[in-house]
Amino acid sequence: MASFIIEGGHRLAGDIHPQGAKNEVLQIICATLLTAEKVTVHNVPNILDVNNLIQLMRDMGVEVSKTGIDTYTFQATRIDTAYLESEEFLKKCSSLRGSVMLVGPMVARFGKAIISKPGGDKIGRRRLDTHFIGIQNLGVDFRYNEEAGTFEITADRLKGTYMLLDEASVTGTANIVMAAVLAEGKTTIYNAACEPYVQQLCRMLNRMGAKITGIASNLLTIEGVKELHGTEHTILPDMIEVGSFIGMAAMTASELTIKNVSYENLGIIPQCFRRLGIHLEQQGDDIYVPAQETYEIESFIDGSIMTIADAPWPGLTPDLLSVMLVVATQAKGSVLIHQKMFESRLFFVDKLIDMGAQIILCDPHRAVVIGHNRGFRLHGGNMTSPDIRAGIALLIAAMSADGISRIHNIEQIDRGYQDIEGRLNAIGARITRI
Ligand SMILES: CC(=O)N[C@H]1[C@@H](OP(=O)(O)OP(=O)(O)OC[C@H]2O[C@@H](n3ccc(=O)[nH]c3=O)[C@H](O)[C@@H]2O)O[C@H](CO)[C@@H](O)[C@@H]1O
Ligand SMILES: C=C(OP(=O)(O)O)C(=O)O
Repeated sequence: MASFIIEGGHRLAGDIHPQGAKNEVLQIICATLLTAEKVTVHNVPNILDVNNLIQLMRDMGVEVSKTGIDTYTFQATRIDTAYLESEEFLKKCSSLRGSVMLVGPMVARFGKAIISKPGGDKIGRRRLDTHFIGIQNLGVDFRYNEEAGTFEITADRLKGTYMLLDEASVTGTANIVMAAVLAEGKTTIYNAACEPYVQQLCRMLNRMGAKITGIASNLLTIEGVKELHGTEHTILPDMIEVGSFIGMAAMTASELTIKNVSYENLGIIPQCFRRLGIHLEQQGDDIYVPAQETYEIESFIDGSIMTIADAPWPGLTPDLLSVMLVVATQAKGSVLIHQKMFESRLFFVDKLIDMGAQIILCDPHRAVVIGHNRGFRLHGGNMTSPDIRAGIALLIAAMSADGISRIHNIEQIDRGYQDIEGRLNAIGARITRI
């Protein structure tokens, strides 16, 4: 397990470029299985989760070439079906949340899929009912093999239908869409997730010959087609990274320009940081954050204490609440952070409390942060990163703290943030990997 040693208290200055979006690229790579032709993907981030999925694709028999610094081509002419039953494949699936999205394309194109319980962050229960019930609606035979811990899905043919999802699951919607594009007839998915990740997937599928309407809404209609062909696709900037950098700038009182953020795809994110009192300006497609000695959390119009809560898109993504919570510790005023989706994502506040933050963890979903307007600074700590977003939040805390901090288990951060210490050190941070 690698660690970061962080010397806190240094201001950052300059420009930073967000990487391609982790949660989009995982969908896009899986979708390349839907055609025998070549698919070229640009702006692929060099992060652990993506590299693991690319390796998994290679192992499955997909021809993968790296043709540019962040460009890959994928060609799934055929798949090694025997490999899909091997222990090695199942083990690799279980280390990666994104592997669950192999099911939709595999069953649509090859009539068969088998995966083990996918990995990803341990942030509470992460059920897959939406995925499997949705794909079952299209006429597949679904079995959970309790002994082997595997999900086995087979289908002679898929048939379009109407379905109302029990929740707007992001990867669940992607999976069902990828199965439905090659089903016979019309599929209607109501209560579909509509994050930019899903929108981008649908747009790419349409360029491959799929017929999807309702993109960006929660009602998707898909007219099945017989086959799809190759295309090119560019991954959007990672909105979670953009938000992480906004939080980092505020917390370290730094002047930072976040370049080429694709502002129109950030939804409510800038607005939520503004509610924490952070000034940020849209400059073309960049976000400029001025150095701020102080920022004050707004109250609601009736004077009551601010709540920041997650909600399915276009609500606030749950993946930024850990960062917002950390940022609030140095603000003036108080805020209730309400993480509605995940049950175990707020436990990392114990580490912030050890560093001197004033936080009351009310229950697994809610924490009240009492900002002390930089009245006293956080002090360095020794901590372990429990999940990807707590990891980046702890890194931000350490960068603003007095003294030296150590963060262990930084593989959690590497899952989603490309060369984070290299990029942050280039603008003034002092982070060493050991
Ligand atoms: C690889 C990937 O893309 N991961 C993202 C994806 O995970 P993933 O697709 O696994 O997450 P889901 O959208 O399925 O749901 C996440 C959690 O929220 C709950 N839930 C979901 C929808 C809803 O309307 N109400 C509700 O409570 C679910 O029960 C689940 O516990 O979406 C999550 C929610 O944005 C993000 O945190 C993850 O970073
Ligand atoms: C929870 C996340 O990732 P995953 O779904 O891959 O665990 C995340 O990106 O914040």
